[in-house]
Amino acid sequence: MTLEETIARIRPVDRSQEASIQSHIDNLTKPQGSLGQLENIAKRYVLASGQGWPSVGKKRVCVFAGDHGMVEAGFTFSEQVVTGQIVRNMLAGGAGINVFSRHVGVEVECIDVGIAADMSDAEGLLDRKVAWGTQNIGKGPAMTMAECEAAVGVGIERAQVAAAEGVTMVATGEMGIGNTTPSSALLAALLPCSVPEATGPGAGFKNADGLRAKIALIEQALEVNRAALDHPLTALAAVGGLEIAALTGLCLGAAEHKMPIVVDGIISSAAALVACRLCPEVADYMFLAHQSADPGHAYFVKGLGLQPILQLDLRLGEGTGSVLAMHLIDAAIKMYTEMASFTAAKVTNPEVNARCYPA
Ligand SMILES: Cc1cc2ncn([C@H]3O[C@H](COP(=O)(O)O)[C@@H](O)[C@H]3O)c2cc1C
Ligand SMILES: O=C(O)c1cccnc1
Repeated sequence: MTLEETIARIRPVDRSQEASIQSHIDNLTKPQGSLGQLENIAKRYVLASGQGWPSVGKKRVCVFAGDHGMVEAGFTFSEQVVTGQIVRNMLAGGAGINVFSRHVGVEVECIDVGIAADMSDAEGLLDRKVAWGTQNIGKGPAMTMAECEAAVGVGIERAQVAAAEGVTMVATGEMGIGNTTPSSALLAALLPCSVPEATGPGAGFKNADGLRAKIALIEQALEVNRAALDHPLTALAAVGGLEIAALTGLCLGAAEHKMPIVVDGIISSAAALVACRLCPEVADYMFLAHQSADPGHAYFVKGLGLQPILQLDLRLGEGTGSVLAMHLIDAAIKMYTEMASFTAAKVTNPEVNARCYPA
């Protein structure tokens, strides 16, 4: 499925169901609104899934890995080789994403879209390598349009496969040393926010000059790639990354298949924002897992217009926040489908209380 075909198949959610969903939530045995954001999560999930009566189903996190030419600038805390090493750790089950995924009951799928290392011996890794890393965005475009579209296509493919395999909710995950730099570059390119506002420490710096060097590189990237920044897809190719592009594809593909998608931190949010710019209806299928501790993420939260489910000062990435949030989304689904109504439980409905509680 091409990008254009996928976008053409995305439908807005059926808002005509909203009133009856709300009425069902309001008739559950609790004061109206007392389950707070869980009620909104349940409503959005029912609308997104397109199933009047959804059940807790199979969950998967798709972790796309890729490397970044800008790492040659030398300010990232870790060397490029760490991308492949952490991916191997994921395949062995020892990374943060594996621990939380086991805790929540989520399958972990790792996909190489652009690791700058030979991963052919890595068992369990899906080989969809589009390139051996991107080019340095401080010097020119990260990738060609063809590479960008190929990476987006990998994400679309993984969403399609997930849906075909019965996955009912998917999470975004990524691994790529340096990838907070293109994420902040996309943030500053696509949202009204300055480069210093968009830029945070990511996974940390080698030395005290790191933040200044990161800001300077992003400013340079926006300057040398200026002509490409007025369209989300060309901006993605110019200052994004291969795993970010794949995540954009995953968001679009998930929406196409009415599979609610849980978006992790700043890197996943960059991909999600591009997807929403390409097709605004995608936002209806998205849940924003958490507000990252990386300061630029606050601008993504505003730009995406979604309420973050968790506030845990997470700044790991990999999809760790998204799988943790899936646990609460499951709880919201169970609230919707398992809690008794006032009528069924023969409980007097204290409507007056509801009216007296301040909004
Ligand atoms: C050991 C280690 C494990 C990680 N797991 C995720 N990230 C996170 O940090 C990277 C982005 O931060 P930056 O742009 O500053 O390099 C990404 O790989 C992201 O997934 C990690 C980073 C490290 C060092
Ligand atoms: O917000 C994130 O996902 C994040 C922040 C810093 C480093 N890696 C990931």
